[in-house]
Amino acid sequence: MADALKIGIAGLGTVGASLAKILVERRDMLQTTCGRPIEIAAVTARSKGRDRGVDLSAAEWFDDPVALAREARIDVFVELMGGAGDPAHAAVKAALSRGVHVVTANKALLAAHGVELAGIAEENGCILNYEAAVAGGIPVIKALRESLTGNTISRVYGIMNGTCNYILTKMEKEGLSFEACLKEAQRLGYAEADPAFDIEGNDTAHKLSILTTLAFGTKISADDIYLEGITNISIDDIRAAADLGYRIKLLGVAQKTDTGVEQRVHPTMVPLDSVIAQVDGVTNAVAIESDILGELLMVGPGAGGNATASAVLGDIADIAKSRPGAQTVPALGRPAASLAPYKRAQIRKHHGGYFIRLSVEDRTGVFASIAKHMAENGISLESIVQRAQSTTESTDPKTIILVTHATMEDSVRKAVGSVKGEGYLVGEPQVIRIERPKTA
Ligand SMILES: NC(=O)c1ccc[n+]([C@@H]2O[C@H](COP(=O)([O-])OP(=O)(O)OC[C@H]3O[C@@H](n4cnc5c(N)ncnc54)[C@H](O)[C@@H]3O)[C@@H](O)[C@H]2O)c1
Ligand SMILES: N[C@@H](CCO)C(=O)O
Ligand code: NA
Repeated sequence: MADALKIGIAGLGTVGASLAKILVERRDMLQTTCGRPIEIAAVTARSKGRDRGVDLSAAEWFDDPVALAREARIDVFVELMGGAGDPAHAAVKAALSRGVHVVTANKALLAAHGVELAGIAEENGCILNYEAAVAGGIPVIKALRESLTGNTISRVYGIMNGTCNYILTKMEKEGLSFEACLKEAQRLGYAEADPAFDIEGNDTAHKLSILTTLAFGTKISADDIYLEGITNISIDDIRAAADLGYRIKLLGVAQKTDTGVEQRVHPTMVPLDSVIAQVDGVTNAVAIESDILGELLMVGPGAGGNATASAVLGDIADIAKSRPGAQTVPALGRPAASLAPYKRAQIRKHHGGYFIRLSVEDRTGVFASIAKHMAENGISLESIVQRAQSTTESTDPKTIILVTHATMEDSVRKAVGSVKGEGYLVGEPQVIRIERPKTA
């Protein structure tokens, strides 16, 4: 039997505590599948005394994660603290620099420093694994980094934030308020330490930036992502979408266009009869469109202690099974130095369908005026419907909903701007992009 693989875990919260429990409870099973025991040799967290439902007294305790990464006698440093800055950044760098493999679930860290860290891993011949960082338990990193080698990828998109999908599902199915749904997602351990990262779309953007790099071979560029979160989505939008045969999901989309690589995160209407529309709750889904394989759609748990720990464990097991000195898979799918600069596609040139919800004063000619502005900007409409608000008083505002055929974003912005200029809108217009799966 080979020597035990010694791991150091930094962070014993939702994910770290779940991982530690699984490693202890399934020690024998893991020893058989990995061909060697996996031993928790060192740990660190903010609070030493906290009960985590697992006995870690045999592991060396460190108060400082960077000291653990620098000094502990470990083969793998498992970073489960979170945050793009220190101590996560300094600790991961310290571990890789001395040839210690790293497993992390930290997408914020990779979005900010992934190229640098991948380079350090390559220089030191070590593995940097991060399956849990994108779409939780779904093996999307492995799929892009290894299984799809040789394919040319045209689009990657999906539901990549469990908290947002949980909120949107609960609002629609149980009629609960946004705030109540978010609290529940936090209680269940799905949300980030600062849930603004979830609901404002940053977490999806971090994940998307990693997938973009793996799919298109460009440097990670999370700051170049068009970003809209879900805080502006109302129950009225969700209901109107359903009436028209759509469901609203927060999607991350990366695709090649004539002007570069488009990366965008925003609430999106997907056809009700598509698979992605049926993906509920904390479940995530990632679709990858490629030329040899075709369309791959993966659906599975996107957040939560066990789902995430499962992906971390898979990464640790890969290291346990690897042969010392053997060639390692480059962290970002190809050598970090060979990644091309990222060229941002212009969102105004985005081509697709749009849902536009307008609240208007109940005046004669408004409907015709809106239709005229759409036509003047070359926008062809799939449907246009007018509804009364909840009360029937004739002076109350009316709601007009338009669904466009595929058109240029620039035209939609111009048309909506002209409509705003007419002075009959009540409140801000709601514009939501439509995304159509190729087949699924
Ligand atoms: N919770 C999920 O569903 C989930 C899913 C995928 C990825 N992740 C990622 O996994 C990581 C951990 O998430 P979590 O939900 O377990 O977080 P958490 O807040 O529950 O736990 C964080 C742990 O790190 C420790 N920690 C934080 N800062 C520290 C510091 N400066 N020094 C020492 N210890 C420190 C905390 O004490 C705690 O034990 C994050 O990067 C997160 O984005 C979480
Ligand atoms: N907060 C994240 C955790 C998983 O990355 C989510 O809700 O998806
Ligand atoms: Na994953």
